[in-house]
Amino acid sequence: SSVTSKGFIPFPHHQFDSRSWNSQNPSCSGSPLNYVVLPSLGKGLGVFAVRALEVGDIVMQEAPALLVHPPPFRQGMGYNVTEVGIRARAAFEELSEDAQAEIMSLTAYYRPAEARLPGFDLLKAIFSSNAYNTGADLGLFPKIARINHSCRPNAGYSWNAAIGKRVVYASRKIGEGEEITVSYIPLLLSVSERQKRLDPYGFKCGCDACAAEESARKAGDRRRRDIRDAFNQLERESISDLVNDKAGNKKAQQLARQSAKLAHLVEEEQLPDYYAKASRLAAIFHARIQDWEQATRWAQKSYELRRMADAESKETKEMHALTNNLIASWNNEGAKP
Ligand SMILES: C[S@@+](CC[C@H](N)C(=O)[O-])C[C@H]1O[C@@H](n2cnc3c(N)ncnc32)[C@H](O)[C@@H]1O
Repeated sequence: SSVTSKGFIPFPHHQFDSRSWNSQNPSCSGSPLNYVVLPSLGKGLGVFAVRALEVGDIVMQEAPALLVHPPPFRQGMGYNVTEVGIRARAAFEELSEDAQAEIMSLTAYYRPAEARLPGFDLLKAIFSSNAYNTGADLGLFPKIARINHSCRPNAGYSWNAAIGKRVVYASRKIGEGEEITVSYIPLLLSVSERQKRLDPYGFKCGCDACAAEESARKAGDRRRRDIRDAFNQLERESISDLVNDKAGNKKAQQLARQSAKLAHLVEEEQLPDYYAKASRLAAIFHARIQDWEQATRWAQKSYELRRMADAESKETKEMHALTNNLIASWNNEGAKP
Protein backbone atom coordinates (compact mmCIF):
# COMPACT_ATOMS: atom_id res chain seq x y z
CA SER A 1 0.00 0.00 0.00
CA SER A 2 1.01 3.64 -0.21
CA VAL A 3 1.78 3.59 3.50
CA THR A 4 4.48 0.96 3.26
CA SER A 5 5.92 2.45 0.09
CA LYS A 6 6.20 5.82 1.81
CA GLY A 7 7.84 4.23 4.82
CA PHE A 8 7.20 5.06 8.41
CA ILE A 9 4.95 8.03 8.97
CA PRO A 10 6.38 10.32 11.65
CA PHE A 11 4.22 10.54 14.74
CA PRO A 12 2.71 13.83 15.83
CA HIS A 13 5.24 14.96 18.41
CA HIS A 14 2.87 16.24 21.03
CA GLN A 15 1.51 12.74 21.63
CA PHE A 16 4.50 11.17 23.24
CA ASP A 17 7.58 12.42 24.84
CA SER A 18 9.97 9.84 23.51
CA ARG A 19 13.23 11.30 24.79
CA SER A 20 13.83 8.55 27.29
CA TRP A 21 13.33 5.86 24.66
CA ASN A 22 15.82 7.54 22.37
CA SER A 23 18.58 7.27 24.89
CA GLN A 24 18.88 3.59 24.14
CA ASN A 25 21.03 2.48 21.30
CA PRO A 26 22.04 -1.16 21.49
CA SER A 27 24.79 -0.77 18.91
CA CYS A 28 26.82 1.60 21.08
CA SER A 29 28.93 0.02 23.77
CA GLY A 30 27.31 1.95 26.58
CA SER A 31 30.54 2.76 28.39
CA PRO A 32 31.26 4.10 30.94
CA LEU A 33 29.51 1.35 32.85
CA ASN A 34 26.06 2.06 34.21
CA TYR A 35 26.39 -0.60 36.88
CA VAL A 36 28.61 -2.04 39.54
CA VAL A 37 28.58 -5.50 41.17
CA LEU A 38 28.41 -5.35 44.97
CA PRO A 39 27.12 -7.48 47.83
CA SER A 40 23.36 -7.25 48.21
CA LEU A 41 21.96 -7.88 51.66
CA GLY A 42 20.80 -11.50 51.94
CA LYS A 43 21.20 -12.19 48.22
CA GLY A 44 24.91 -12.71 47.66
CA LEU A 45 26.19 -10.36 44.98
CA GLY A 46 23.93 -8.02 43.06
CA VAL A 47 24.07 -5.39 40.35
CA PHE A 48 23.58 -1.72 41.24
CA ALA A 49 23.04 1.40 39.13
CA VAL A 50 25.92 3.88 39.37
CA ARG A 51 23.75 6.64 37.88
CA ALA A 52 20.05 7.37 37.57
CA LEU A 53 18.54 5.53 34.61
CA GLU A 54 15.51 6.42 32.53
CA VAL A 55 13.09 3.87 31.11
CA GLY A 56 14.76 2.30 28.08
CA ASP A 57 18.33 3.09 29.14
CA ILE A 58 20.65 0.15 28.68
CA VAL A 59 22.04 -1.24 31.90
CA MET A 60 24.36 -3.69 30.22
CA GLN A 61 24.68 -5.83 27.15
CA GLU A 62 26.74 -8.94 26.95
CA ALA A 63 27.81 -11.49 24.38
CA PRO A 64 27.59 -15.10 25.59
CA ALA A 65 30.78 -16.24 27.29
CA LEU A 66 29.75 -19.83 26.63
CA LEU A 67 27.46 -20.89 23.82
CA VAL A 68 26.12 -24.41 23.60
CA HIS A 69 24.17 -25.88 20.74
CA PRO A 70 21.66 -28.04 22.63
CA PRO A 71 20.57 -31.60 21.88
CA PRO A 72 16.93 -31.93 20.68
CA PHE A 73 14.33 -30.52 23.10
CA ARG A 74 12.14 -33.30 24.48
CA GLN A 75 8.53 -32.22 24.95
CA GLY A 76 7.65 -32.19 28.65
CA MET A 77 11.17 -33.28 29.65
CA GLY A 78 13.37 -30.46 28.43
CA TYR A 79 16.92 -30.98 27.27
CA ASN A 80 19.03 -33.97 28.19
CA VAL A 81 20.98 -32.28 30.99
CA THR A 82 23.87 -34.73 30.87
CA GLU A 83 24.35 -34.07 27.18
CA VAL A 84 24.11 -30.29 27.72
CA GLY A 85 26.76 -30.64 30.45
CA ILE A 86 29.11 -32.51 28.09
CA ARG A 87 28.71 -29.85 25.41
CA ALA A 88 29.18 -27.03 27.95
CA ARG A 89 32.39 -28.70 29.15
CA ALA A 90 33.74 -28.94 25.59
CA ALA A 91 33.05 -25.24 24.95
CA PHE A 92 34.49 -24.30 28.36
CA GLU A 93 37.81 -26.03 27.60
CA GLU A 94 38.29 -23.64 24.67
CA LEU A 95 38.15 -20.52 26.89
CA SER A 96 40.97 -18.50 28.45
CA GLU A 97 41.81 -19.09 32.09
CA ASP A 98 40.27 -15.75 33.08
CA ALA A 99 37.04 -16.49 31.28
CA GLN A 100 36.91 -19.93 32.90
CA ALA A 101 37.49 -18.43 36.35
CA GLU A 102 34.70 -15.88 35.84
CA ILE A 103 32.28 -18.65 34.95
CA MET A 104 33.31 -20.89 37.84
CA SER A 105 32.71 -18.03 40.29
CA LEU A 106 29.00 -17.88 39.42
CA THR A 107 26.26 -19.01 41.75
CA ALA A 108 24.71 -22.42 41.09
CA TYR A 109 21.61 -23.84 42.72
CA TYR A 110 21.71 -27.52 43.57
CA ARG A 111 20.72 -29.60 46.54
CA PRO A 112 23.63 -30.44 48.89
CA ALA A 113 22.92 -34.16 48.32
CA GLU A 114 23.53 -33.70 44.59
CA ALA A 115 27.03 -32.37 45.25
CA ARG A 116 27.90 -35.56 47.10
CA LEU A 117 26.95 -37.80 44.18
CA PRO A 118 29.87 -39.26 42.22
CA GLY A 119 30.45 -37.39 38.97
CA PHE A 120 28.92 -34.14 40.27
CA ASP A 121 29.90 -31.47 37.78
CA LEU A 122 29.89 -27.91 39.14
CA LEU A 123 30.18 -26.43 35.63
CA LYS A 124 27.05 -28.30 34.59
CA ALA A 125 25.21 -26.96 37.66
CA ILE A 126 26.41 -23.41 36.96
CA PHE A 127 25.39 -23.68 33.34
CA SER A 128 21.93 -25.07 33.98
CA SER A 129 21.33 -22.52 36.75
CA ASN A 130 22.34 -19.48 34.70
CA ALA A 131 22.00 -20.17 30.96
CA TYR A 132 19.33 -18.58 28.77
CA ASN A 133 17.81 -19.50 25.45
CA THR A 134 19.92 -17.61 22.99
CA GLY A 135 18.46 -17.92 19.50
CA ALA A 136 18.60 -21.65 18.81
CA ASP A 137 21.38 -22.13 21.38
CA LEU A 138 21.89 -21.85 25.11
CA GLY A 139 24.10 -19.02 26.29
CA LEU A 140 25.82 -18.17 29.55
CA PHE A 141 26.28 -14.46 30.37
CA PRO A 142 28.44 -14.10 33.49
CA LYS A 143 27.76 -10.40 34.08
CA ILE A 144 24.02 -10.65 33.60
CA ALA A 145 24.10 -13.72 35.86
CA ARG A 146 24.79 -11.39 38.82
CA ILE A 147 21.39 -9.72 38.56
CA ASN A 148 19.03 -10.75 41.34
CA HIS A 149 15.35 -11.49 41.02
CA SER A 150 12.38 -9.33 42.02
CA CYS A 151 8.66 -9.96 41.52
CA ARG A 152 8.39 -6.23 40.78
CA PRO A 153 11.55 -5.80 38.73
CA ASN A 154 12.95 -2.54 37.41
CA ALA A 155 14.69 -4.04 34.39
CA GLY A 156 13.87 -6.29 31.48
CA TYR A 157 16.17 -8.32 29.27
CA SER A 158 16.13 -10.11 25.99
CA TRP A 159 18.41 -11.68 23.40
CA ASN A 160 19.15 -9.27 20.57
CA ALA A 161 20.08 -11.46 17.61
CA ALA A 162 21.07 -8.47 15.46
CA ILE A 163 24.00 -7.58 17.73
CA GLY A 164 24.58 -11.05 19.18
CA LYS A 165 24.12 -9.84 22.74
CA ARG A 166 21.68 -10.15 25.58
CA VAL A 167 20.50 -6.65 26.49
CA VAL A 168 19.34 -5.52 29.92
CA TYR A 169 17.39 -2.27 29.94
CA ALA A 170 15.66 -0.19 32.59
CA SER A 171 11.94 -0.87 32.39
CA ARG A 172 11.24 1.69 35.11
CA LYS A 173 13.07 4.77 36.32
CA ILE A 174 16.01 3.60 38.45
CA GLY A 175 17.71 5.80 41.02
CA GLU A 176 21.45 6.10 41.48
CA GLY A 177 22.62 3.30 43.79
CA GLU A 178 19.41 1.29 43.40
CA GLU A 179 19.73 -2.44 42.83
CA ILE A 180 18.91 -3.61 39.30
CA THR A 181 16.45 -6.50 39.31
CA VAL A 182 14.85 -8.72 36.68
CA SER A 183 12.30 -11.49 36.94
CA TYR A 184 13.31 -15.14 36.70
CA ILE A 185 9.68 -16.32 36.49
CA PRO A 186 6.27 -15.40 35.03
CA LEU A 187 4.81 -12.74 37.32
CA LEU A 188 1.03 -13.02 37.02
CA LEU A 189 0.93 -15.44 39.94
CA SER A 190 0.15 -15.15 43.65
CA VAL A 191 2.92 -14.77 46.23
CA SER A 192 2.79 -18.49 47.08
CA GLU A 193 2.68 -19.58 43.43
CA ARG A 194 5.67 -17.37 42.70
CA GLN A 195 7.59 -18.83 45.63
CA LYS A 196 6.97 -22.34 44.26
CA ARG A 197 8.42 -21.27 40.91
CA LEU A 198 11.44 -19.81 42.69
CA ASP A 199 12.12 -22.88 44.87
CA PRO A 200 14.45 -24.47 42.30
CA TYR A 201 16.58 -21.31 42.50
CA GLY A 202 17.10 -21.95 46.18
CA PHE A 203 15.95 -18.72 47.79
CA LYS A 204 12.95 -17.23 49.54
CA CYS A 205 11.91 -14.11 47.72
CA GLY A 206 11.98 -11.03 49.90
CA CYS A 207 11.21 -8.45 47.20
CA ASP A 208 8.84 -5.51 47.90
CA ALA A 209 5.88 -7.45 46.54
CA CYS A 210 6.58 -10.60 48.60
CA ALA A 211 7.70 -8.89 51.81
CA ALA A 212 4.78 -6.45 51.99
CA GLU A 213 2.37 -6.78 54.91
CA GLU A 214 -0.40 -9.33 54.58
CA SER A 215 -3.18 -7.02 53.42
CA ALA A 216 -0.94 -5.55 50.70
CA ARG A 217 0.15 -9.05 49.62
CA LYS A 218 -3.47 -10.14 49.38
CA ALA A 219 -4.38 -7.06 47.37
CA GLY A 220 -1.40 -7.75 45.09
CA ASP A 221 -2.50 -11.38 44.64
CA ARG A 222 -5.96 -10.17 43.64
CA ARG A 223 -4.63 -7.61 41.19
CA ARG A 224 -2.26 -10.09 39.55
CA ARG A 225 -5.12 -12.60 39.25
CA ASP A 226 -7.39 -9.94 37.74
CA ILE A 227 -4.65 -9.01 35.28
CA ARG A 228 -4.14 -12.66 34.29
CA ASP A 229 -7.90 -13.19 33.82
CA ALA A 230 -8.21 -9.99 31.80
CA PHE A 231 -5.31 -11.01 29.53
CA ASN A 232 -6.90 -14.41 28.94
CA GLN A 233 -10.31 -12.97 28.18
CA LEU A 234 -9.07 -10.16 25.94
CA GLU A 235 -6.72 -12.43 24.06
CA ARG A 236 -9.57 -14.82 23.35
CA GLU A 237 -11.76 -11.94 22.21
CA SER A 238 -9.03 -10.44 20.07
CA ILE A 239 -9.15 -13.40 17.71
CA SER A 240 -12.93 -13.86 17.72
CA ASP A 241 -15.16 -12.50 14.96
CA LEU A 242 -16.78 -9.09 15.15
CA VAL A 243 -20.56 -8.93 15.19
CA ASN A 244 -21.75 -5.72 13.61
CA ASP A 245 -25.10 -5.21 15.32
CA LYS A 246 -26.19 -3.14 18.29
CA ALA A 247 -25.19 -5.73 20.89
CA GLY A 248 -21.92 -6.39 19.06
CA ASN A 249 -21.07 -2.69 19.06
CA LYS A 250 -21.89 -2.36 22.73
CA LYS A 251 -19.63 -5.29 23.50
CA ALA A 252 -16.84 -3.79 21.40
CA GLN A 253 -17.10 -0.54 23.39
CA GLN A 254 -16.94 -2.49 26.61
CA LEU A 255 -13.88 -4.48 25.47
CA ALA A 256 -12.09 -1.28 24.50
CA ARG A 257 -12.73 0.11 28.00
CA GLN A 258 -11.56 -3.16 29.58
CA SER A 259 -8.37 -3.17 27.51
CA ALA A 260 -7.49 0.37 28.63
CA LYS A 261 -8.20 -0.65 32.21
CA LEU A 262 -5.89 -3.66 31.86
CA ALA A 263 -3.08 -1.46 30.53
CA HIS A 264 -3.51 0.82 33.55
CA LEU A 265 -3.63 -2.13 35.96
CA VAL A 266 -0.26 -3.51 34.83
CA GLU A 267 1.20 -0.06 35.35
CA GLU A 268 -0.34 0.21 38.79
CA GLU A 269 1.08 -3.16 39.75
CA GLN A 270 4.38 -2.04 38.17
CA LEU A 271 4.85 -5.03 35.89
CA PRO A 272 6.73 -3.62 32.91
CA ASP A 273 7.20 -7.10 31.41
CA TYR A 274 3.49 -6.92 30.53
CA TYR A 275 3.15 -3.32 29.33
CA ALA A 276 3.79 -4.10 25.65
CA LYS A 277 1.31 -6.96 25.63
CA ALA A 278 -1.42 -4.90 27.32
CA SER A 279 -0.82 -1.90 25.06
CA ARG A 280 -1.10 -4.13 21.98
CA LEU A 281 -4.51 -5.39 23.12
CA ALA A 282 -5.67 -1.84 23.85
CA ALA A 283 -4.61 -0.87 20.30
CA ILE A 284 -6.57 -3.77 18.78
CA PHE A 285 -9.76 -3.10 20.74
CA HIS A 286 -9.70 0.65 20.12
CA ALA A 287 -9.21 -0.03 16.41
CA ARG A 288 -12.32 -2.20 16.50
CA ILE A 289 -14.41 0.73 17.65
CA GLN A 290 -12.57 2.92 15.14
CA ASP A 291 -11.14 5.16 17.82
CA TRP A 292 -8.04 5.65 15.67
CA GLU A 293 -6.42 8.18 17.94
CA GLN A 294 -6.47 5.96 21.02
CA ALA A 295 -5.63 2.88 18.95
CA THR A 296 -2.59 4.65 17.51
CA ARG A 297 -1.43 5.85 20.93
CA TRP A 298 -1.56 2.33 22.34
CA ALA A 299 0.03 0.77 19.27
CA GLN A 300 2.87 3.25 19.34
CA LYS A 301 3.41 2.59 23.00
CA SER A 302 3.57 -1.14 22.40
CA TYR A 303 5.90 -0.60 19.46
CA GLU A 304 8.26 1.57 21.51
CA LEU A 305 8.35 -1.00 24.29
CA ARG A 306 9.08 -3.82 21.89
CA ARG A 307 11.69 -1.80 20.06
CA MET A 308 13.38 -1.21 23.38
CA ALA A 309 13.58 -4.95 24.00
CA ASP A 310 14.70 -5.79 20.46
CA ALA A 311 14.39 -3.46 17.49
CA GLU A 312 14.65 -6.31 14.98
CA SER A 313 12.26 -8.86 16.47
CA LYS A 314 9.21 -10.16 14.66
CA GLU A 315 6.96 -8.69 17.38
CA THR A 316 8.54 -5.25 16.98
CA LYS A 317 8.03 -5.37 13.22
CA GLU A 318 4.41 -6.44 13.67
CA MET A 319 3.70 -3.53 16.00
CA HIS A 320 5.46 -1.16 13.62
CA ALA A 321 3.21 -2.30 10.79
CA LEU A 322 0.08 -2.10 12.94
CA THR A 323 0.97 1.42 14.10
CA ASN A 324 1.41 2.54 10.51
CA ASN A 325 -1.89 1.00 9.46
CA LEU A 326 -3.67 2.76 12.31
CA ILE A 327 -2.10 6.08 11.45
CA ALA A 328 -3.27 5.57 7.87
CA SER A 329 -6.84 4.94 9.09
CA TRP A 330 -6.63 7.98 11.32
CA ASN A 331 -5.39 10.14 8.41
CA ASN A 332 -8.11 8.75 6.12
CA GLU A 333 -10.76 9.66 8.64
CA GLY A 334 -9.40 13.19 8.83
CA ALA A 335 -9.44 13.39 5.04
CA LYS A 336 -13.14 12.49 4.85
CA PRO A 337 -15.40 15.42 3.93
C1 LIG B 1 21.52 -15.61 38.87
S1 LIG B 1 22.13 -15.56 40.51
C2 LIG B 1 22.15 -13.86 40.89
C3 LIG B 1 23.49 -13.42 41.46
C4 LIG B 1 23.83 -13.97 42.81
N1 LIG B 1 23.24 -13.16 43.88
C5 LIG B 1 25.31 -14.08 43.00
O1 LIG B 1 25.83 -13.68 44.06
O2 LIG B 1 25.98 -14.58 42.12
C6 LIG B 1 20.74 -16.22 41.38
C7 LIG B 1 20.97 -16.45 42.86
O3 LIG B 1 21.01 -15.19 43.54
C8 LIG B 1 20.27 -15.25 44.75
N2 LIG B 1 19.07 -14.43 44.61
C9 LIG B 1 18.57 -13.90 43.46
N3 LIG B 1 17.50 -13.15 43.70
C10 LIG B 1 17.27 -13.20 45.03
C11 LIG B 1 16.29 -12.62 45.89
N4 LIG B 1 15.31 -11.86 45.43
N5 LIG B 1 16.38 -12.89 47.20
C12 LIG B 1 17.37 -13.67 47.70
N6 LIG B 1 18.32 -14.25 46.93
C13 LIG B 1 18.29 -14.01 45.61
C14 LIG B 1 19.90 -16.70 44.94
O4 LIG B 1 20.94 -17.31 45.65
C15 LIG B 1 19.89 -17.22 43.53
O5 LIG B 1 20.09 -18.60 43.49
